[in-house]
Amino acid sequence: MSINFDSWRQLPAAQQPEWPDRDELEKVVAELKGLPPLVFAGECDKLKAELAAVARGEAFVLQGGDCAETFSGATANDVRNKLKTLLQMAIVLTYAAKVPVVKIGRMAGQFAKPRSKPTEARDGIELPTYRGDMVNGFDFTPEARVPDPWRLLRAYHSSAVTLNLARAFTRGGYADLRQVHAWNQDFVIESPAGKRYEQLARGIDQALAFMRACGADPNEFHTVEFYSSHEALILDYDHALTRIDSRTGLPYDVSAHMVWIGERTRQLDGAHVEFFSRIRNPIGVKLGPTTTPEDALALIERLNPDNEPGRLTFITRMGAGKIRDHLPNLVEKVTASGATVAWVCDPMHGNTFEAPSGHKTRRLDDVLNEVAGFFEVHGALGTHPGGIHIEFTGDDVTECVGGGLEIVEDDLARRYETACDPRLNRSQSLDLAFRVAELYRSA
Ligand SMILES: O=C[C@H](O)[C@H](O)COP(=O)(O)O
Ligand SMILES: C=C(OP(=O)(O)O)C(=O)O
Repeated sequence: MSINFDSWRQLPAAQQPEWPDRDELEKVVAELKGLPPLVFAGECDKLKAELAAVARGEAFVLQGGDCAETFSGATANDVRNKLKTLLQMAIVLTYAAKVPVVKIGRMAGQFAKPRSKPTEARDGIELPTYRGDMVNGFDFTPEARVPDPWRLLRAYHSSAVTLNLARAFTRGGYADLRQVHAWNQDFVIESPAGKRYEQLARGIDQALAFMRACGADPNEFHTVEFYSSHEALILDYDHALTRIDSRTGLPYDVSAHMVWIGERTRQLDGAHVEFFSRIRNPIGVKLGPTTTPEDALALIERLNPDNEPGRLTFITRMGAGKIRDHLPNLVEKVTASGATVAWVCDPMHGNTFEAPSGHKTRRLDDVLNEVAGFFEVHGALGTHPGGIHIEFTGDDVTECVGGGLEIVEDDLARRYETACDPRLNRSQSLDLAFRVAELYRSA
């Protein structure tokens, strides 16, 4: 394998910022290249081995977090609340579906967004769209919307802060199984899903007491493995954070354990696919409803020609109304080719619509319906429904409608805080986890 990972520069790269000053960009890139890795290549390999287990049907992926992380969100409270959601969902799946869960945050790097349109108009004023804190500012002013390369550096430091907190929370006792009740405090405890969770947590208490009585070491359950991931959209950033692994001599993008290619940047002759073909991390590719089996097979050929287990995850995002029609052919043809991939369902991105108030939103019912379709398709084909990829937050936001707390379109304005797409709140995330556990049990 060649260690050249600059080849993407010769190819068209979609969704890149128009940096106003290339010299400033070069300065930032030089600084990023000198900074320490955020993750180690060995950790990426460990995740790859876990994703290989997912592809074999022995584990389930839970990947989630903000649609767009913000620099101001890199606080202990925000990170703890998101981890709490991830841990609660994971425990529901582990306990109720009896499946090992690979926990991957859309966290510590998810600072860049591909957009449908280059500009946004409000009250007759047209400005460049917000492309994530890594690129420009959210405020609707001409100054904020100018891409600023120094934001790449802030993205690195915010990722470091977030990852440091996540590692401390997951290794330092907060993720201990004996804390299952503590994760269920605040607004969520009164929701139907929170009450159902409390019941499940009591079952876990009893199981732990039983194991202690049998002489098992309770410290076995003191920590959890947590991995980071983001869409590697801004190639100047992910390339600057690619390093040669001293063990193997191969390039790894050390800005996250796993990186994925988005639906808008998966062109076979594009720069993203080329860059991803050079790095050795476990990688994902989003596949929308227009993906043909030929596209999927060509992506496999480019991104995992040696059929390395755990290397490639296909994250399908078809939409609730399309998944039952579009997914079967893809899964069938990929399976027939002998390729090893993990199949993960993103039930968010195909189900966005605009409410009369102008808020972008999603119905929890559509999300649940797409996940049910995902399980049905894999059930019918005898393949493994390997996981879910979702946008959520740990807070009591009102961005998606439905769920046990019965959020309706009129509620959206109350706490609509996302920087881009609508996220499930913790109670809706738990609703989803219970439904997925049921689907998994009966699969
Ligand atoms: O999160 C995904 C995309 O960035 C987002 O759906 C694009 O949204 P837009 O259609 O408002 O640009
Ligand atoms: C942009 C995203 O999704 P997609 O590429 O599937 O549209 C995303 O997951 O943030």
